[in-house]
Amino acid sequence: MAEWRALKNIDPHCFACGQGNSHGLHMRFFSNGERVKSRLVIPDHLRGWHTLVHGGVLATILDEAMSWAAIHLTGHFILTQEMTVRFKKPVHIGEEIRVQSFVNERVSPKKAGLKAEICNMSGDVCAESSGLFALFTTEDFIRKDLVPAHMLEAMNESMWRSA
Ligand SMILES: CCCCCCCC(=O)SCCNC(=O)CCNC(=O)[C@H](O)C(C)(C)COP(=O)(O)OP(=O)(O)OC[C@H]1O[C@@H](n2cnc3c(N)ncnc32)[C@H](O)[C@@H]1OP(=O)(O)O
Repeated sequence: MAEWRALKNIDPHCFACGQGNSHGLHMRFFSNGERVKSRLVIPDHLRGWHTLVHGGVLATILDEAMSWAAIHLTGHFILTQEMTVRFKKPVHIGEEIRVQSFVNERVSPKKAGLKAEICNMSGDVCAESSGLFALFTTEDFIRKDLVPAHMLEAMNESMWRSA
């Protein structure tokens, strides 16, 4: 298995991975060509019930992790089409968590099924997700006019393209 290497963040404003978004999660991702991973501590302002992390924030983390895996492990740009989340154990504000994701199924040339899970430092799975992702060629994604072409080109250069 290849070594884990850091993946390049492109959009500084993204709520999940933007390093310049002062309200965001500042997620950084690593891949070994088969999986994508990240670790983070949820900031205090994203709490839900007392000291618990809001479930919608955990869903965002899972969506982001599956998205990065879908992009870097299939070599396509993506849109999340659907996802399900199972919240299994509470996650607390200030607790370090780890998330990992992978391509579970190549449903068709334009669709992939992804999975992700969030674990606490004891190794317990706290939340897990499955998602269906629409896969786009660079040309098709540029045509959709959702993301500036220069950002897509910068990301294109750093993709793994291993699945
Ligand atoms: C690094 C940063 C990572 C950040 C990741 C964050 C992930 C996200 O949150 S994405 C945001 C949330 N998701 C969305 O907004 C998706 C909204 N949904 C959609 O756009 C559609 O339902 C979609 C594309 C997912 C699935 O569409 P689907 O039902 O398969 O196709 P359909 O509705 O028939 O097609 C819609 C259009 O997209 C085109 N299209 C659909 N899939 C593809 C594809 N894989 N390749 C090319 N074109 C496609 C169709 O040709 C059609 O185009 P047109 O309107 O010109 O006819």
